[in-house]
Amino acid sequence: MNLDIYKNLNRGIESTYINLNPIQRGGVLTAEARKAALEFADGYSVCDFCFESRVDLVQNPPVRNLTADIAEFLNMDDVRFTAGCRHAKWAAMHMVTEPGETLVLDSLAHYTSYLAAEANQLKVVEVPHSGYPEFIIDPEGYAEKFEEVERNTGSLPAMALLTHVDYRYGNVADAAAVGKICKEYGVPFLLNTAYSSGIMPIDGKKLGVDFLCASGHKSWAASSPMGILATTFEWNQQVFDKSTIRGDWSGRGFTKKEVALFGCSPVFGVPVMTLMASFPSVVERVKHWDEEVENARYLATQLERIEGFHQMGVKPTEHTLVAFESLPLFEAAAKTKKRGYFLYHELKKRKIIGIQPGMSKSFKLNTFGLSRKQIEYVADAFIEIARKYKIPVEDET
Ligand SMILES: Cc1ncc(COP(=O)(O)O)c(C=O)c1O
Repeated sequence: MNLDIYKNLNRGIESTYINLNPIQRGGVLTAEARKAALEFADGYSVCDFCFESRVDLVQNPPVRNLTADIAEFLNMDDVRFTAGCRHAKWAAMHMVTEPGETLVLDSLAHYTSYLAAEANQLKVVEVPHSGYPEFIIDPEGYAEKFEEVERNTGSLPAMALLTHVDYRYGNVADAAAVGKICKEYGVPFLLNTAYSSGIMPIDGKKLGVDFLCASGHKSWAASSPMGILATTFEWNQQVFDKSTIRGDWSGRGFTKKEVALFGCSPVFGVPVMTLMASFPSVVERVKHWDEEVENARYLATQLERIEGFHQMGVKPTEHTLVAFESLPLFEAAAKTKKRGYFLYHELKKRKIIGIQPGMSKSFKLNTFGLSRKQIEYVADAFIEIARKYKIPVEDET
């Protein structure tokens, strides 16, 4: 065992770098959260004044207020903290469906949606997307699949899941339309907001959502693992059902503990306290979503000046996560020593990180939270790299 490797842990990047990593932009901590992380770094530090056997009920620090405020912020009725968005999805499915039933989900869903279904022994039926280059999910596809499932199994699906913003192209799906269809058919609707709530405004009631799952470390400026499961009064008793088990010898019971949350929320300490400390900034930042999208569109327009660069997904982009195909970079890579890794190295030399090492044929990035000046710097860096490798660049119009 070499214990030295655990010493002097270092991420290998400097804080001065511009990080474009699609999964990291919305999870960058605020200054307040960094302070809270240190203050509450000890294991059970949130539990000094736990009088009601559950983290979500703790009043000092004000976790109880935070759950209520997040419910209001999302326009949902009840909220619990989970170990990531994936756990929130698993928990909703676990408490609402039965093994052998069917989940209808979009074909751009994250793997954790499929695995949550698998862990709950659900069959999955996918709503197709429109394919290259836009990859749009048509809400009507949900109605078609509901009817198909009913024809094939004799009953409607137990749940429908929509990925509000997919992780591949950053398309913003029409959640309100899917919510309406789910209501018409009476199918419970789970919305995965891993890439939307916390960075853009979300109104769960308007979207007709029954279960809203969110990722604190992806989009709420919180440390991982942090997830949120929000639901309505119609479902909260069932989803947050309490324990009824009793020890046959001891007679012990745990009647305040919630089954799908493993009793008390499985996250406390740093994840909850960073979420709390960032929450005022999160409430504020979603008001500026339009400016964020404008910045992403600006970058997409600049990068498309490079020959062979095309933004994929819906155009102009409606999100800050943007995917590009970039065949000329791939061809240039073949002539370099570093092969596909050359783009990563060229960007790193210019203090830009976050494009997956090895990618050159296509790549994705996220501009959320970057200033216009930083984005202009990124655009110039790509154009400089293109010119260096003799890839033509259109003049600015
Ligand atoms: C669309 C989507 N949903 C869910 C997740 C998983 O979120 P978490 O890490 O909070 O479980 C991801 C992670 O990349 C994602 O892209």
